[in-house]
Amino acid sequence: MSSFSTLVDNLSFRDSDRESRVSQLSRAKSYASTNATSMTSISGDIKSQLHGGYSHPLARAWQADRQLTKSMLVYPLFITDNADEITPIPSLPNQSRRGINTLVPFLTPLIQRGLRSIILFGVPLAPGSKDALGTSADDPKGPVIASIKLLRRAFPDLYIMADVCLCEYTSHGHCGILRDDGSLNNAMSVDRISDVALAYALAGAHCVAPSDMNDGRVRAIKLKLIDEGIAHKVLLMSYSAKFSGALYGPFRDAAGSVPSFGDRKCYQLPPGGRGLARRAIQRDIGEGADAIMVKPASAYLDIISDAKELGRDMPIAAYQVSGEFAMLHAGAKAGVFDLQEIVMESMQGILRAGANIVVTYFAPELMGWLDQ
Ligand SMILES: NCc1[nH]cc(CCC(=O)O)c1CC(=O)O
Ligand SMILES: [Zn+2]
Ligand SMILES: [Zn+2]
Repeated sequence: MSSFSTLVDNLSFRDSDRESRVSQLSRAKSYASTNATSMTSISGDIKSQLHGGYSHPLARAWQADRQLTKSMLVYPLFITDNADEITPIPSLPNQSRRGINTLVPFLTPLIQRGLRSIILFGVPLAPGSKDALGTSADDPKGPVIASIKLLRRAFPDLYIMADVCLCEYTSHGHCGILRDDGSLNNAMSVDRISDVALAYALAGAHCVAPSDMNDGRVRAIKLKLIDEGIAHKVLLMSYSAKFSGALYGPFRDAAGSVPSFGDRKCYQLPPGGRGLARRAIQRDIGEGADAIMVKPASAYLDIISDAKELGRDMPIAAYQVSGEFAMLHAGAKAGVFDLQEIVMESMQGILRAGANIVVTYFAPELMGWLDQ
């Protein structure tokens, strides 16, 4: 390392730099002679010397505005309607779909190691559990509502988020109720989505997070929470800037939510749509969101930083999605990089962009790494 920095220092003495360097040196010398009588000489350019500021590991840690902490992490869980099931998800290394009976033993050691929050996704598998209206989404005996109730009792300090969408429950796999032409019926979808959100909140979810992208659902959910008298104890987190793209494949595998026709491009945002994302974020703030989510994370750091700017007075969440998780695992497995190093680097990027909350399948590993 020292031979490398010597090389860099030497390279900076090229002809083009020499003139300004000489004048800086003479300024530095005259500064030294007039202001610091005990100093006999100063060699080198004062302002060019950065390495001393981060030569020690602790000093390197101080360079970050904020450090990743366990309380920033939210761990996604896929809950099936098959109570004893644990089925590994092939495209999501180390992640499984689990039945309600497996949750407490699974979560107990994670919570002991510092896990503070989870987000629940329901995965109904029973034949006949999906229909055009996503009726099973708020089934009181369904996996999400039953899990919320169980986990509130089993882990009083665990913060429970519920993802709110219909795609896991509709026969067509889209995130709302459809018209005959296959497009979303926004009004019906918003009415249904807000009912589902209310049901999760009444079951005890601390946070409801609509990921469906129907227009106006934040306002509709907020109004129903207010009407029910529980708006003061439920956080409404909007997936405001959720982009359509190639990074959700493993999730759709896990949740069985691949659309049976078409795609989600008419409701999820186009990847180039920074302005559209800003409008969606501002709209959702205006509709009463308490927190804003950006998803995916790594390819959308500019959007996270826009969200922090537009929503500077509220928490900003970033969802490191299934495709990002699978990609980092695949790269590490192929020997491209070390898993811990690349995950910590991606977390630094997400924090630098402005996120306060990170939803990530790496939460269990991160708690171990943060303890080191
Ligand atoms: N409402 C659907 C939903 N809820 C969460 C995710 C993605 C999460 C991930 O990829 O990890 C998706 C994506 C989608 O299928 O559009
Ligand atoms: Zn959906
Ligand atoms: Zn969803």
